[in-house]
Amino acid sequence: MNKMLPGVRHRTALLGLLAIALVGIVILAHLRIKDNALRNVERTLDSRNSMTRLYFLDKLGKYDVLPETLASAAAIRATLQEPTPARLQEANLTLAETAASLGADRIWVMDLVGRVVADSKWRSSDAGVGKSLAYRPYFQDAAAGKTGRFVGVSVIGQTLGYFLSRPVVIDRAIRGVVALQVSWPFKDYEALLWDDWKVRERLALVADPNGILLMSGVSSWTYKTIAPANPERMARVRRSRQYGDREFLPLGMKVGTMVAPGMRFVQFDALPEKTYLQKAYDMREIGGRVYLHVDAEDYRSTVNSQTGLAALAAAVLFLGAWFLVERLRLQAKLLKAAIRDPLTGLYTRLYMQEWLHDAVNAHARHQERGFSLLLFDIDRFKSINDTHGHMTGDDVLRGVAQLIGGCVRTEDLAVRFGGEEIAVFVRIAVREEVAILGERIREQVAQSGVMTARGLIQVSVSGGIATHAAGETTAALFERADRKLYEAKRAGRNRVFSEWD
Ligand SMILES: Nc1nc2c(ncn2[C@@H]2O[C@H](COP(=O)(O)OP(=O)(O)OP(=O)(O)O)[C@@H](O)[C@H]2O)c(=O)[nH]1
Repeated sequence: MNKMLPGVRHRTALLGLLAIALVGIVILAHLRIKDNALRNVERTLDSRNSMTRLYFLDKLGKYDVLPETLASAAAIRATLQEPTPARLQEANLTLAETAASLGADRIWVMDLVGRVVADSKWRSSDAGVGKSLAYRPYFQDAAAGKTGRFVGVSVIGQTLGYFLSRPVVIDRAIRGVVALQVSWPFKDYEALLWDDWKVRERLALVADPNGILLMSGVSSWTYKTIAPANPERMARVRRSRQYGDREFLPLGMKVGTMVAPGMRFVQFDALPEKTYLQKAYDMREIGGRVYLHVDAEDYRSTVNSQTGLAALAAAVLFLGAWFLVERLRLQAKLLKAAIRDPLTGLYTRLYMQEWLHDAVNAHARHQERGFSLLLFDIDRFKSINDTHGHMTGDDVLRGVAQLIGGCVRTEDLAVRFGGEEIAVFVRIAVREEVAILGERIREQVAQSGVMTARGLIQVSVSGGIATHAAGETTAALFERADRKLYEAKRAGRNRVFSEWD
């Protein structure tokens, strides 16, 4: 009946464990939420990167085979072999026609030392013929037999563009380089970045492989470096005069924690109110790097609100568990009050009825499950109350109850039956044995007395014993035991009578 009691006694420990477990779960949930939110951010950035890549592929793809085609054009090969004025003129015309029909800024041919020999803009004021571009990476790539791809600022026209180059091979030897520059897709893309800049939630920066910014939503950032630049590399860039006399200062970007491979928090001095999540992508199509950003606020608020929800769910769970434990505790308390007498600690009549119900049924089914009732009553208890007061009477009652309770085994039952009456049920059906037990209890009480606040008080009990007959009602059993108790009182008290005496 009181099985719940031990668990409830440990309720504080249980709730503590639950709280620790819930805190652990919330922390795990938080990490998971962060992970998911980061993956979402990364997906967004990756898809924007794919769009950027597609944009440039679409705009620049059509130029891909052009240098190769020009490298095999008779006019250009002839010029490189023997640059007569007529051949140069023809080469210039071929380049100008091709550039005009395909929307290229400029197409030109260089000899093996990087000097421009023919130029689609041969007629204009910024014609490049005679200039040496040997230090330009696209020249060096093509002179080494590769395709040169490069994004940067043209030395001749000072415009940002895409440079594409191929070697001109004559009789298995490289004899020169054909290169072209296209700028218009960059102007269009820059317009898109400016739209982004107005929104400010997402920011894209385009840099060359040295980390020098070529395009962004903030025009003052152009030609600044993304990070404090490597001095050696910057010296090389300056020597090459790839960007004229421009200074390369860092744009003022604070780098925060790395949250995933390639992704980190950053903050720009020019935008102090915002923190961004940044991911960098190599953009081989344009030979540079693209840095994409999203406002970290969205990510943070998603993580915070979802973690908040998880914490709320955990708190609700904890409160639910707390209420449940409190209810169980209350139930256990009520149960204890219902089955244990508060003064003596003996079982109550309520519990006795349940015990008797089981015992009577068991005896009806099994002959060997007999039991007996020993009914005790404190002798002259009224006079103890009258002489020493009710409180001392209570002490005596408690003391006698303890003495009697101490004489029976745990499978037996000691019950406070009435005011100062105590009923003891024992699983003994052998008359002599019950009589011995009854006598032992009487003797124990009479000999020890009870220690109270008023000193040791001598006390005695009288008892009546009846052994249960299978099928007999409990009322009949009590009546028989009570009759014997009455006889014991009449016979002078401090004695225990059985039916067979
Ligand atoms: N102190 C105290 N007294 C109680 C309690 N319950 C019953 N009593 C008292 O116990 C006394 C019982 O008195 P009686 O039934 O007259 O019998 P007795 O004085 O014990 O005399 P005999 O039984 O004839 O030996 C009454 O005065 C009750 O008030 C209790 O819980 N505490």
